[in-house]
Amino acid sequence: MATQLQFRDVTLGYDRHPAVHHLSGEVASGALVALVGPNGAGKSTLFRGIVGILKPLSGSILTGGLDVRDIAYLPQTADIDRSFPISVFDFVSTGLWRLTGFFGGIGGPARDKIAQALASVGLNGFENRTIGTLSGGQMQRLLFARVLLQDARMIVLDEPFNAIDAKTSADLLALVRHWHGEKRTVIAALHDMDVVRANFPETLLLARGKVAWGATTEVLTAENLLQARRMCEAFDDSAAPCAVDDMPSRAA
Ligand SMILES: Nc1ncnc2c1ncn2[C@@H]1O[C@H](COP(=O)(O)OP(=O)(O)OP(=O)(O)O)[C@@H](O)[C@H]1O
Repeated sequence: MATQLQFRDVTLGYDRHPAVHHLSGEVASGALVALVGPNGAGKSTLFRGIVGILKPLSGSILTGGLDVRDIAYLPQTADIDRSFPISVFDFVSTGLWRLTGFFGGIGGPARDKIAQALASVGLNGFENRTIGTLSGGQMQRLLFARVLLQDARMIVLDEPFNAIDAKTSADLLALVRHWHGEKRTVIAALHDMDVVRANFPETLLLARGKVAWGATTEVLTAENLLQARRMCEAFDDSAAPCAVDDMPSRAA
């Protein structure tokens, strides 16, 4: 199986302080991978590195020839400003900007795609609501609709099932399985180990550095989870990077 994503001794951080430390490894094209770790383990930071929002302090992230625009990113809902006065229709239509451009018009076919995506997540009839009026679960469905429209080869989901009810989780998990069936590469940060064990064949357990990465059953042992917690607790947030490459990079 071809490699879709490769971490080459990558260190990511903020203000020159590492948050993810010397990670190496690769994700095969079409893999369905859970990213697991305690609060503050560096999961969101790693995703920001994958989608190019954060440049590595050292090492590199290779995306198998994919342009950043070919990666769909579902951020944590907490990272989205819900007070911004944008309608559900306009918000979800940003998933099509690769086709339409930022200022391109939304024609009939695009409108049909948007309607289909909203229907797929059970949000038909919500088009004119502003995003600030949606419940947490509805907002999460909207984020999935935008990912659907992006039609991306690689999909990165940051805590996609947080604080939503069982029905919404089940509906959105079905979408994730569907994407996996379409051979897209999917990586999701998750806290619910039962969801991970039941749905994700592969897991990366992160605690600032890699604790374990491989088959989910082998990674999610009590011993590894305890080690992850200890590693996170012991990590010094004010540490300086211990190795800096001449040219930090994010190569395609
Ligand atoms: N924008 C930022 N500026 C400075 N430090 C940050 C920033 N974002 C995250 N951090 C720090 O980087 C470390 C890793 O945070 P990150 O959000 O990646 O963890 P996480 O695994 O996603 O956690 P959670 O499960 O709580 O969402 C933490 O110590 C956090 O405080």
